Amino acid sequence: MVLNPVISKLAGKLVVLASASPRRLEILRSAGLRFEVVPSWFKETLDKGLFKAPYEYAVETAKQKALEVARRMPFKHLKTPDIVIGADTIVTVDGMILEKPVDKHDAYRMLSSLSGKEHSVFTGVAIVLCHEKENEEVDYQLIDFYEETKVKFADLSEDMLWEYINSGEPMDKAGGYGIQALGGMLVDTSSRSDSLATSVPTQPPSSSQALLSHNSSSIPRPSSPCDSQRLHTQITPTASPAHKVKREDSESESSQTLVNSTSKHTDNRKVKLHDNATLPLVTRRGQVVEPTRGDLERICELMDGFKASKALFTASKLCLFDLLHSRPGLDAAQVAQEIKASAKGTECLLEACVSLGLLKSTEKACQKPVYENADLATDFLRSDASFSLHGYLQHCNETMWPLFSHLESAVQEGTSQREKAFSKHMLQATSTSSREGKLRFMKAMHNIAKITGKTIATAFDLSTYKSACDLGGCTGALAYEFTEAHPGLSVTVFDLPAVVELNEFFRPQHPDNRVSFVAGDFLKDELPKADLYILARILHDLPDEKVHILLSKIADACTAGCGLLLSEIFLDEDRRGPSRGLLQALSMSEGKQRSATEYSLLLKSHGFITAHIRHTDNLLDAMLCIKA
Ligand SMILES: C[S@@+](CC[C@H](N)C(=O)[O-])C[C@H]1O[C@@H](n2cnc3c(N)ncnc32)[C@H](O)[C@@H]1O
Repeated sequence: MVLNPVISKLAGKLVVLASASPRRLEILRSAGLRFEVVPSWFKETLDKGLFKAPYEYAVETAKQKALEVARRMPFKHLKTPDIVIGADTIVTVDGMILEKPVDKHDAYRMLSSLSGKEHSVFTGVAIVLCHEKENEEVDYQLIDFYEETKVKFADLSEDMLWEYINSGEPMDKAGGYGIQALGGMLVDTSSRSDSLATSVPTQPPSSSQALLSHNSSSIPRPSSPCDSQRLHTQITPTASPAHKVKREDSESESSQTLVNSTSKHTDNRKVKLHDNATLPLVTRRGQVVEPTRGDLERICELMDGFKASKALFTASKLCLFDLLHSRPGLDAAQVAQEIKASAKGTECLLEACVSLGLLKSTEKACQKPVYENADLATDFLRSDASFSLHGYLQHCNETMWPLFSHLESAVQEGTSQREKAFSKHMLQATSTSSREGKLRFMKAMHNIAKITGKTIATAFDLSTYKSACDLGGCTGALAYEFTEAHPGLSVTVFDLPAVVELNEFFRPQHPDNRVSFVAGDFLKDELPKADLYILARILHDLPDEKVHILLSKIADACTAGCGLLLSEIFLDEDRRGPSRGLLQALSMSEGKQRSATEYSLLLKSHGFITAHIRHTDNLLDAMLCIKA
């Protein structure tokens, strides 16, 4: 893939996407780019009348979004990013620019104006390269371009229009539709191949390629005449009131800056393959070609992925990140002594963690390197971090790792490999029927719920609901997020007796008395009354038969207008991603991963109509359904 060599050059750079759009995240992520997401606060309110052509408006909005984040980050996050990427998509028809609809009627106005017509989708992309100078001033260099895609809608009936609008999908999409999900059914033809279909109207894939290729002199320019016409690029300096601006002389110079900038800390992640290394030739579709270095890196990354995971689990189990948090600056021998491990093994583990970006090492003249946590470890790997993954990593190490080492039999037999993976004693310890196993599982669930909880709790307007019941709510982590986000809401956590019994271990420092716990079995017992039911990470674990039992019990407990909030990883409709969901399915015993549409249909069969779907970039997605 043309992006891969660029990706490797960006390793170790702080790349920021100034957008929370799940599609943009997915596109960049699937291209292998590592980046942080800092949604822009720039309001899309530029005067459209000032622009001669619609694409100029999209490009200018993308620019302003990226610049706003580039300027804000050093103050808010105390870090200057290396690259900020902004993008804006608009749809134009009959000389009108359509952005995101403000309400359902606006969505109707937009979609009916597109019915039966060909229209253009423009994506403006802006890349801001930030160069920090000695005097802490920052130079910004701007690269921008746009891409146009022609889409033709079928003639849309009123029923179809309203069914689509009521799915909630149009509300956060330019032009009121997203071709990659349900909106695909509105499209008659589009002027590009099916890879286009995954990106309109959020960001065409070639844009994302071009977007990155502009940062590397080693990447060929688009070769087809059609590509080069569609891609319009400008490199311009931009003025900032807070920072002085200098224009770089050439694009290649700036890409050098990307690769060569020096860091105080060792970072082996930078360039892994030598630029002039000779690669083996391969035969691809009858032609002999040289694979890109990125292809090889991707394969290496996949081959070695398990080693990286196990190094992370081991470091976490040995409490390395806790140690280096309380005592940063220890050398390998000191760490070895503290964690009661061999000097040689500890040194290897520390170096591996540096290469993975989990630790930083600093070497002073003629002295042994000393180690400290990288931000990633400080934020997520300390056992006492607010968003700690320590418990989840333990669960991965003790339960998932043995299960995955029996993957071959799991695939051959299509059954859970628990008995093979664990000895009798281990089975007892890892099983949720033992107290130890239960606590470990609860810690793992608690970790993820803490990270994703706020995103789920605030995904929809829930102001009309007064009482909620979180079915299988485990430690209550999600319930507390809901009461914090919704002052008028009380939440009952309903879980198996043995889990409820242990909830005291997870009680927050200042527990909210609007959260209560009730013990029971949601497949057998009567459910507590509520006007909103929450099912977070429950249905994927159940086969369809059990899903129907549970949904019919919820439907019986509901009156018309009651809500059901579902939170799961929603598979893409074509089941090609996200990998997290598909990989998780490999070790699931009786459940299965489903797409948003599959969940919608299951819920619909019990009278729940999907009102909104949110694809989030925070581990789980969410769907709000209303009982008809
Ligand atoms: C995968 S965890 C999800 C926990 C929580 N909803 C979250 O997202 O963090 C599944 C939860 O469902 C609970 N559970 C499983 N079967 C249950 C049943 N039949 N009745 C009640 N709770 C059940 C488990 O004890 C566990 O807490």
